[in-house]
Amino acid sequence: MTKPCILIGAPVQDGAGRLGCDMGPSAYRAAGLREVLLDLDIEVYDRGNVALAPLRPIVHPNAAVRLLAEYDAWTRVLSQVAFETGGEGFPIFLGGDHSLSAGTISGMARRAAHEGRPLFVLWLDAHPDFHTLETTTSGNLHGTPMAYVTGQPGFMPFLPALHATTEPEHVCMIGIRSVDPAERTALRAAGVTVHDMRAVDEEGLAPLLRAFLDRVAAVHGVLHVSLDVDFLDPGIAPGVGTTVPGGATFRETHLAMEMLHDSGLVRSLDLVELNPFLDERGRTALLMVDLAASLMGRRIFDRPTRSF
Ligand SMILES: NC(=[NH2+])NCCC[C@H](N)C(=O)O
Ligand SMILES: [Mn+2]
Ligand SMILES: [Mn+2]
Repeated sequence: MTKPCILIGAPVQDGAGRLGCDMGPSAYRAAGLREVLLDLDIEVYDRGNVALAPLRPIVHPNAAVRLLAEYDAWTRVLSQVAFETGGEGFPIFLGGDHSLSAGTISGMARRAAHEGRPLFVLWLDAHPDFHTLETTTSGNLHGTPMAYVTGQPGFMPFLPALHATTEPEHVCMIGIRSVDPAERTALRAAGVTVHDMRAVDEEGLAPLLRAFLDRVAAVHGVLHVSLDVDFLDPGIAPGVGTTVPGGATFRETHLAMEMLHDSGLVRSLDLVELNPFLDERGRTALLMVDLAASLMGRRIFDRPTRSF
């Protein structure tokens, strides 16, 4: 990995149902993210935290929707930051709740389009976050970013127009185990690849991921990875507001990160939904930092000597 790594704090908490994700970027810094990357001989630039753009008043007919003006403003600023930093190095977005991915993915899609390459997204999450502004019943907008970036209906004119839409066929979701009825219907209709936890149990995470990486490589695509803390089992990652039992294990997730590194296809990463207020002495933050290290090239042995 020769590209410099650019750390961007995205202290977004307006999309989540409870407060605390705004402390995520600080927790990753305290957990030593910069230092583990430097240990891997990666150049690291910490750009600090992104500030919220000015709000424009927005009203939506779905009365459940909360903090839409904030969502719009974060999406605008993060999309621009992703587009720019995606051209300079490997951005790691330190969340912040998952609504931030509306900005990071739309910005990376614009960056990829600029380079004439298709963007693919690997979505590691217990949830598909595929609600539209009309279908959300919780009104928590961290449940909507994937629908927005893939161009599902009803986001205009409430959110920024997309420079480039991410093809639903270029999205692979793994770890899914909490889906609302409207999301189920919309995911199927859109043609998103969804590997739920049953698929992970029956087929194994590595073969599912390998098949997706082969698809990305076959068309010379670039890959954005969005890692939600609740992808992991709550037993190892308690620092999140939306825990769902039966998540991915420590080894499964490290293996996925190692495979992603070896693929050479990944060019940007979201670390989302960490809520340090709910964490236990930083253990979730530390685990996420270790996973990021695996994705950026930390390994136990070089491959030819991994067993001897
Ligand atoms: N990024 C997340 N943690 N999303 C959880 C969303 C949960 C639920 N589907 C909702 O819309 O409220
Ligand atoms: Mn999520
Ligand atoms: Mn989730």
